[in-house]
Amino acid sequence: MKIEKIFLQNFLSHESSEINFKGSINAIVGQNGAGKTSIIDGIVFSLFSESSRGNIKNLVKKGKSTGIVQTEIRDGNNLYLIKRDIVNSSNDFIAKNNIGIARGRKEVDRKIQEILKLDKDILLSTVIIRQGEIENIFKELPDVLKKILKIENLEKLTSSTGPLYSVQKEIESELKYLENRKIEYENKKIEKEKLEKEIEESKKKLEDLEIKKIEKEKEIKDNSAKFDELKRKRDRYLELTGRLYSLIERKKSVEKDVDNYDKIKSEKEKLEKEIEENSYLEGGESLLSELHELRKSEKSLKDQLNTLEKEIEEYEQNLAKKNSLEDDAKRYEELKERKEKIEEAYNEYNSLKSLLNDKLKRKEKIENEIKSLGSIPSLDNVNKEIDNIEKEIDNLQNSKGAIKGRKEQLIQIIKNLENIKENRCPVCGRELTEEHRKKIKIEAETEVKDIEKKLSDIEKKVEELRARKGELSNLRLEIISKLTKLRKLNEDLTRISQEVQDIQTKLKELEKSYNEYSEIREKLTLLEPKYKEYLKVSNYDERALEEKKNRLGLIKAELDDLQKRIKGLLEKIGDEREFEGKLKLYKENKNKLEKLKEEFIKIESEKNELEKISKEVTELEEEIRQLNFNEEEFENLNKKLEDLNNERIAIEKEISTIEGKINASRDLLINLNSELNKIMEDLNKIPKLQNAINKVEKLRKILSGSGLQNYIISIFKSRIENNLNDILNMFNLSFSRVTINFEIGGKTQKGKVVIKAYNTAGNDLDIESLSGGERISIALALRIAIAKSLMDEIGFMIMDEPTIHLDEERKKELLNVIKYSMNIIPQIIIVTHDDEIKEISDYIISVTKKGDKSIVKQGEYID
Ligand SMILES: Nc1ncnc2c1ncn2[C@@H]1O[C@H](COP(=O)(O)OP(=O)(O)OP(=O)(O)O)[C@@H](O)[C@H]1O
Repeated sequence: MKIEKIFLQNFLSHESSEINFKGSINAIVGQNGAGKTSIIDGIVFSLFSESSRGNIKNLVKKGKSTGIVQTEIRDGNNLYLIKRDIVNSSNDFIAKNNIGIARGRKEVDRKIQEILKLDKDILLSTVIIRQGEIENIFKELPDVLKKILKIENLEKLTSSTGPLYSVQKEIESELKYLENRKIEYENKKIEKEKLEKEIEESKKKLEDLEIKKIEKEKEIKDNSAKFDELKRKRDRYLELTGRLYSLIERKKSVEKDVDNYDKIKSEKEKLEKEIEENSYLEGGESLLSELHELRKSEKSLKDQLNTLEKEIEEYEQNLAKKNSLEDDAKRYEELKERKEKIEEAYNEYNSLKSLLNDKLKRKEKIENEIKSLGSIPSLDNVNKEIDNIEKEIDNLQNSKGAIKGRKEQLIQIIKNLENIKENRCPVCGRELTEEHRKKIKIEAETEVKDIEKKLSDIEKKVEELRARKGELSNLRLEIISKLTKLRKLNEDLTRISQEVQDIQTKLKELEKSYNEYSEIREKLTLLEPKYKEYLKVSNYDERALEEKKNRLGLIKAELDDLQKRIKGLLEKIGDEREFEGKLKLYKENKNKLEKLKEEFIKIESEKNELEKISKEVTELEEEIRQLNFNEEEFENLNKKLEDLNNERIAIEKEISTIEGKINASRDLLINLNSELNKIMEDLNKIPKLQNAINKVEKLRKILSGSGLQNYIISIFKSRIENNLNDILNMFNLSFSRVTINFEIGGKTQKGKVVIKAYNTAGNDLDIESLSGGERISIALALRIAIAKSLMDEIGFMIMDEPTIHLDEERKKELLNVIKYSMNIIPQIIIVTHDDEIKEISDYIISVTKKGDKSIVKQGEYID
């Protein structure tokens, strides 16, 4: 088995590194912290999902969420690809020759152990050697061996809480249970025999009952034929007697009717006579109804007459009222017409009057405003004064300029006087004495002062004039504004005065109409109630009254005619009430006669029927007599049959009860038999269980002693020893043989391993007394020997810095051992700093670090 390739993604310091192990000895080299051991960690993680850096999540490259390790392992023709996801264990996966064989961490772990054929702990103690741990095998050997031989499990197996003890206890309790089953078996057997006896007895009873049942059925059959005959007779008897009864009843009723024949006949004749006598009443009903109709019409005409008479009376009164009011109404309408005619003038007069008031008020207001303006100063005077002031200011400014010029002249003279070198007066041209100079200066300075005074006075004066001019300018503005307002007010006044005059003229023109209108209005107010009265009766006229009177005459004539007709009818009827009574009786008699006639016809036909009925009765009585039916005989036979049937049913019931009982007993019997069989099966186990308990006891005894363990160890020991010596021979050491002795130790005691080496002289040496190199050689050989004893062929060995902390001597010896190991182990992977190891390696894998990222280069060195 060989590790061919590993791919690390976001694993520790590796971001994305692919490493191929192409050589027999593959050296992984590089500076400290470059990421060499990380590659070994990757192999261990991918094989056993185990972290050598604490928590599994520590394996993820810092700053990444998860990492992946993918390893390829070859075993002969089979190439296994193992993929591990550090964080998402469910993504773990293994494929054999590209075909997936397991998924998920647990499944993949199980599959790998199957492929490697060795337990993880054993591999980690033998062929995977962590930094400086080669010799640890001497210490770990007892534990490793215990694990290999599963002796730990043997101890657990035989303890009083172990599985063998509980198996023994289980068998014992099973045997106890089977003892009880034996008793149960005997009881059930007795129960079964009792049940079988019961079934036999029931069967016998059943047979007797079947015979009884057949006998009863025969008796029932015989009596049933007789009964059927009697039943037929009885049915005929009942039919005949029934018919006879109804005939006799009919006969009785007919006879009763026939007895009444004469009485009905005379009654009929009497009624016919009576009806004949009152035949004049025929048609009396229509006379009565005509009379009622005429009376209704008479009442209606009388009502109409009354209403019309009242109407005419009222009409005549209203017509008289109308005539008396007619003149006033006419006068009212004329006045109203006149009023409407002059209404426009009246309204105009009113609105002009109120307009005049408004205008007069406005006029008064304007006059007051003019008054309030008072007397206005003359604008010309103000303007003149302003002009004068402006001229005066100009004059003052001019004289100010002239004086200022003189002042500058004088100042210049004073300056010149001070600077003059020659003795000549700059003013008068004469010789300039000092006195003269002083005099001129004083005069000039005095004049300058006067000038300054004058200038100040002028300025004062100008100031005063300007102030006055300002006041006047304001006054002028005020006068202009007042004058403008006055002009406007005067214009308005003139206009309004004209308008007032116009309105007054117009009012005069309209005044007559206004007064007339007012007079008419008063008159109309007085006439209005009469006019309203008139309007109420204005519709009444003579022609309509005449028409009403004519209608009254017609109604009276009609009423007269009607009353004559009523009188005629009453003459025919006589007393109305009496007539009505007679008419009612006449109608009742007619109805009675109708019924009597029907009765009479019916009795006549019954007279014939009576003869027929009598004959039939005689015949029926004869037939009944001949039938010779006896009800008592029938009842007795019926009762007998009923009893027989009940007896038969009782027998059948008894039969089915016994049958049910037999069936239930049979089911019980089947159950009992199967239970007995089951118990018997259980009881058959007893000898086997007794045998088993003996064996378990024996096994516990054997396993709890040291005999078996020692036996297993002795076999395994010689295998390891032989392998060890074979390997050591290849290492070319100067020992003839190395022996291993194991003391397994107890459950709590750690075991002991004694390794001795024999030199060529035959002397034995303890491991402690050997040289460092010899010890390393034996340790390495021992690791390989153990692994080889468990696997046919060791595929690989991984070593992390095996030479670290070793002195030169030991290092050299170890190098030799590694070189020789190649003959046994096809693939060695070594992490090293050692140049000498690099030399013996045939494939170099260099690891460097750039920033926080490991970079792998293969087949050559990287500086
Ligand atoms: N989770 C992680 N992410 C990134 N880098 C890590 C992580 N864990 C450890 N490292 C860094 O990875 C680097 C490689 O460590 P590794 O043990 O592989 O180095 P090495 O080459 O074997 O060094 P030495 O020769 O000193 O044993 C170290 O610098 C370590 O600090």
